[in-house]
Amino acid sequence: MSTQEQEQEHEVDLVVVGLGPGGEALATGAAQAGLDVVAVDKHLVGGECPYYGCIPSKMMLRAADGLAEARRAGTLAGDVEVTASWAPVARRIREEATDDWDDSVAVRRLADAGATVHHGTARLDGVRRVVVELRDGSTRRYTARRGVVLNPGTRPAAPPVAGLEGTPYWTNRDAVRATEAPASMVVVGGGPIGCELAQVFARFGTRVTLLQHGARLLPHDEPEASAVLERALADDGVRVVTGAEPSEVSYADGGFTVTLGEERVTGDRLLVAAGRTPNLDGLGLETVGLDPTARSVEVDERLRAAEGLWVLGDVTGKGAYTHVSMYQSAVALRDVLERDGAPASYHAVPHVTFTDPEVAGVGMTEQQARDAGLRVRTGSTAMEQSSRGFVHGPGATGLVKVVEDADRGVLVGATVVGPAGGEVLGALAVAVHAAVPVEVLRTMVYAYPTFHRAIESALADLGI
Ligand SMILES: Cc1cc2nc3c(=O)[nH]c(=O)nc-3n(C[C@H](O)[C@H](O)[C@H](O)COP(=O)(O)OP(=O)(O)OC[C@H]3O[C@@H](n4cnc5c(N)ncnc54)[C@H](O)[C@@H]3O)c2cc1C
Ligand SMILES: NC(=O)c1ccc[n+]([C@@H]2O[C@H](COP(=O)([O-])OP(=O)(O)OC[C@H]3O[C@@H](n4cnc5c(N)ncnc54)[C@H](O)[C@@H]3O)[C@@H](O)[C@H]2O)c1
Repeated sequence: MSTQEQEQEHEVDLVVVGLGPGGEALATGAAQAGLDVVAVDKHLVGGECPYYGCIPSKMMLRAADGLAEARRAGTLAGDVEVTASWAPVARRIREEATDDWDDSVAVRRLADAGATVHHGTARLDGVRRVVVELRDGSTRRYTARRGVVLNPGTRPAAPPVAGLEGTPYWTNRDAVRATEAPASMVVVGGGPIGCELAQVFARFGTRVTLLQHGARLLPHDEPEASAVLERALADDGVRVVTGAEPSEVSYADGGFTVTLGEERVTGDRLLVAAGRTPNLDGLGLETVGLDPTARSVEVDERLRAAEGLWVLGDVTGKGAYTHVSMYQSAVALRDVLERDGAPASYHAVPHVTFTDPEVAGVGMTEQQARDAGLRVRTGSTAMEQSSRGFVHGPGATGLVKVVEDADRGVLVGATVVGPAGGEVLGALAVAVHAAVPVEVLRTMVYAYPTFHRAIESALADLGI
């Protein structure tokens, strides 16, 4: 070890590596509780969600929904002329959401809470030990008396398609920085990112082809939900190709060509949204006895992964969502501070894909419940058949589906597809989380004519 590194050796209470939503919140809470905290991020404090993920993509969707609603107003309320412009979207993302991808405000907030904040790349160097390579090229070594928290997140995965590497393809990180909507785009991947962004650009006039590997979009949701979304995207002009096996990508004269069997699909832009790679490489996991090549780190119900080590967020494999990262952060913070509290439980994790219609789910799908060996009953209803769906008219497509553990008489899962589907899901998330008996749910009064009243019809469809 050089003399300079020796001089930079420090003892603190806690080191937080990776400041995604969970890491940032935990570092803030621990510092406010009086611990001596060092918080390190190699890029932007706050992580993927505020700068490249949830927030900019939801701003894009809000704008795209505005266009769609204006076009629907033409059917409902007379003639409306809509001229789409990307400029306000780009401005809002740059100025309001990301501060031009500058995290100074977040750094100051964390420092004001009492933490020492570093921009640098950190790795474990044994139990309770961390090495940080700072941006100025210097190195600091920390020993953490309480321990270390890892919240390193994921990066866009590059699927093994010949020719892809080396082309200027987009990931979500480029799409949210777009300064205009391209004339045409090929999207690889029909998960939440691919579906949300395909709809956004299509509504801004981009000719979009969406290529999805498997049999359906959003394969982790109910098949009925995938079918509704596929129709909705088609109505927006998206060409959805399922069962797609892109074999080659080439880029020439400002355009991409994707080979799909005998067919060549072209686009001015290629957006790759084909899953994520966990940032577990180069983290020194092997120095504490963990496997750096694993897809996720196994954690217990207090987010402990090894002696003096807590791990949070997408890399725990409990749901790659900001709300999971934040939820885990609160559980782990209590453990770090040696306070009592409920252990982590994942039986009622909700998720929402913010397409129009929104696709929202909580708990198990029907198939997952059957695979778990439960005696399953399901009930469903079409949103269009509800009074509110009828009144709403254009854009009211969707469904509510409930999955019951018939032996216990409680819901173990539910799906809502429809306008504000994520909001309607709230009631069902309570039901699954608290295991409210179906008989009790049936005695509730559901306001007329709301979208959530469709829950009553889905419960009725379960049978007696
Ligand atoms: C386009 C898109 C849309 C999304 N929309 C939603 C949504 O609507 N709702 C939702 O709930 N979720 C959404 N997500 C997912 C959400 O962004 C993530 O689940 C969320 O950011 C939580 O991730 P995380 O806590 O694991 O860490 P991340 O947010 O990934 O942050 C990890 C941080 O660790 C840092 N880091 C990594 N390695 C090191 C290291 N060695 N040293 C120092 N720092 C390091 C990184 O720089 C990064 O800042 C979306 C994601 C994308 C890409
Ligand atoms: N609204 C939200 O909550 C939201 C929005 C966006 C992302 N996210 C989170 O981010 C995670 C990552 O999103 P994502 O959409 O990139 O990943 P994903 O893994 O959920 O979906 C990627 C899809 O791409 C397909 N695919 C993979 N390789 C392919 C190929 N070569 N050709 C065609 N299709 C291919 C897969 O079949 C898969 O369905 C999500 O799982 C989710 O947890 C959440």
